[in-house]
Amino acid sequence: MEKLKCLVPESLKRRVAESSIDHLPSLSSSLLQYFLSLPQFHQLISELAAEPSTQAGLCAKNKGAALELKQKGNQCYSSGDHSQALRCYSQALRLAPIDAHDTGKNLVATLYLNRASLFHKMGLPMESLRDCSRALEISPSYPKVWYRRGKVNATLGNYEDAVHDLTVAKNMETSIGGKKQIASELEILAQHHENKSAKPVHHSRKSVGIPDVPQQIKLQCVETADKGRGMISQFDIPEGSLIHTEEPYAVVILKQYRETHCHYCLNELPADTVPCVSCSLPLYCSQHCQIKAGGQIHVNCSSEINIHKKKFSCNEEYPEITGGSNCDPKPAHIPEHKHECQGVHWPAILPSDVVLAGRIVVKSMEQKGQVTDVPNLSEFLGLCESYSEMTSESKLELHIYSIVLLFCLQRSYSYEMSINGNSTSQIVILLSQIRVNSMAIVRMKSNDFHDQEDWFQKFSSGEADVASSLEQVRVGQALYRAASLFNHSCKPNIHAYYITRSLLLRTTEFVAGGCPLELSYGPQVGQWDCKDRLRFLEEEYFFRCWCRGCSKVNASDLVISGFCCVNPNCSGVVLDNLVANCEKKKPNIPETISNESHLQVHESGDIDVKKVAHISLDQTHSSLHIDPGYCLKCGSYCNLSSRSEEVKKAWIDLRRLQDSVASKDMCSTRLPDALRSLGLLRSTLHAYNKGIAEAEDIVAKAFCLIGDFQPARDHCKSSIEILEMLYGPNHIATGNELVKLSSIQLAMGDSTAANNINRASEIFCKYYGPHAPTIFPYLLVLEKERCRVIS
Ligand SMILES: C[S@@+](CC[C@H](N)C(=O)[O-])C[C@H]1O[C@@H](n2cnc3c(N)ncnc32)[C@H](O)[C@@H]1O
Repeated sequence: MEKLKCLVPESLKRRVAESSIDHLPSLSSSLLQYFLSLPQFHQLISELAAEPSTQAGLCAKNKGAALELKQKGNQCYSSGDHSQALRCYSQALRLAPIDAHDTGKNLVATLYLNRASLFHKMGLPMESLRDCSRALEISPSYPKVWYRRGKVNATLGNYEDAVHDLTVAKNMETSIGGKKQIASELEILAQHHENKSAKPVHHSRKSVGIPDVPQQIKLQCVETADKGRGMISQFDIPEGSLIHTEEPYAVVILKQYRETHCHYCLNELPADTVPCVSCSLPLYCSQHCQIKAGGQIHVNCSSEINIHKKKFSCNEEYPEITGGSNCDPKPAHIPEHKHECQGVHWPAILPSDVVLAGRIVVKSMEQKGQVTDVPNLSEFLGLCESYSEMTSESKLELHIYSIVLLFCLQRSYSYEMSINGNSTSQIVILLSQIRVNSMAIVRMKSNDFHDQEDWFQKFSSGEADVASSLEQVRVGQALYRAASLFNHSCKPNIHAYYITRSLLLRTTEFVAGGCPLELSYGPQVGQWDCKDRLRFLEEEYFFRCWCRGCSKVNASDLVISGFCCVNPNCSGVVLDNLVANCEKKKPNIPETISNESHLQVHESGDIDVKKVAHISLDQTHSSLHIDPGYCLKCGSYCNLSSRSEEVKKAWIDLRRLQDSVASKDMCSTRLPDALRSLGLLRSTLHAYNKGIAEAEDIVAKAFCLIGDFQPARDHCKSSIEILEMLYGPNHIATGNELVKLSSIQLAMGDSTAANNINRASEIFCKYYGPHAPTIFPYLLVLEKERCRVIS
């Protein structure tokens, strides 16, 4: 793509740089003409969109490679290298064409059988059972699979199923010896069953739905003076209420999670992954997800398509959003991987947002029942766009990707699709809409402890870490049409989370009727200082934020990266140049913009503003002297450049300690060095500087690792004190730290853990409602341990 960018002549680049949305059709047409004249462009397209029929693509099935992997898997199985055998079988399944045969048997069915036998041997009967059923769906008359499933069902205590499967296996078996052997196994099974009436184990995994107490919450889309459209509630909404749920219009998994998460529901993959039937790229957690995603030659979901023509308009009642219900009562299901399947390269190579755009284009065309013209997407989707605000570089990229994507879609989806200035400009607009409207789907970084009975013992002996169970990672990118209408606030009053692909929005405080409902697009007060938040929002979303966090001086923004006063008796804060300049700009906000008084219910931090900055909020900001290097409270001067140097040096030791904790390899000087550095931070930075909270957290983890829980608890408490000040006491960030603190307390047998567990549970409930234990199964581990320790 970089090559193509360099080839664009300067005159066209200039037109792109100066272009606005109105210039798009003619500009796109000129760029299209130019690229069509370039042999390099045609070369790129033929590489990206290999002919499906030739099966030449990077992601195509490959029988030879699958057979080799099967062979290797069998060898590893025989030599007892089970994990390598599992890798080989799973990879072979990914590559094996569905209709390929090996020694008279369907290759895919054989691979499922081999993997089922391996799972059985590894003590994973549920995985084995599922693989047997998959093999039987492909080859129902495969006696070895019936036999294996019978044995697995016997292991699981599913007596009747076991008898059924073994009987089928016996009837299918051709050799007399084989029949006899199965008959004797059936006899043993019957005797065993008489002696012990085993409890059957359920076949399916526990599925997680989205039940919640339905509430009649009416939301409205309104036009605002400064933020475009936005959502408000018509009536008062209590804290912790579910206000909106929605299925995505389209989703794409991020590249780094392709091997670890299901390409449809984005949950972590189980060991028995299910590949796409027609290409070797996607992996699914189940056949259900595989079928929903499409990519199967035989799948035809057109009858399920539910055309959704409603365009959102402002100031009308928002009929599709009611708490506890889905925004689209009959979500249209259009297989999203189907059109990009069968071995083509482009979905594996193009950036995620471009692949997402491809999915949106195809879905919108199918919904409109047309395969020749790209619909008017800005009208159809009704989303805001950001083209004119983008940098010249980003605009050029958008144009190139739009043209490339259209050619890829034409090759792999519809040869009749017309590609011209109009259609390419539609894709440019779509990509700019995706930029400011798509949402990141997150998952917990690790749920390792989930099934481990001895998890808490591992934590107590320093083998396991709580932090990884509280960290979230972005696994996917999705477009939710209705949720795109919620604006941002750095002090949000709603919170977004995901169950599989479904988005849920919940209030995190009481919201009075008529008030805006706003979530955080990333940065929040307490997380970043104001200048960093503003920069992020301007770069990513192209607006200057005037939310209640960015338009009013607040304690958090003053102290989060502040230094302490040189006067040891003064609790004031000293700001550096960048922070001071940003804070200075906060005063004199026009009433219409800063008027968010309804949102200022829990401004507990404001009391501390007086303490740390010695200002009265009644005063106008023009009387507040914010000068870099001078204490806001007593006016003492301090040399910030030498202090910054000391802080930088201190962080070298703390980062070393952090690395040692991560690698669980602590040399004897690490901790004393880091403790000295923490002392230096405490004497240099303001007491509520976020850096100190981070350092305290690192030190607490290090003490946990060496099993010294008392100092671990004290450092964890110090970290919480700072976070409570920065975010407020009932923020999810405080909840996360409370989980760590109560884990340490339980490891010490300290009964005060109970209060912290209760507090953490209340916070998690506010943010996640009844889904809290689903999203953080660690809460259940804590609860269990609490019952054991404090009984
Ligand atoms: C996901 S959309 C939100 C809905 C949008 N206001 C609309 O009319 O469609 C994101 C865009 O809304 C605007 N926006 C969101 N929050 C804002 C805020 N706090 N202040 C100003 N503009 C905001 C920005 O233009 C941003 O790029």
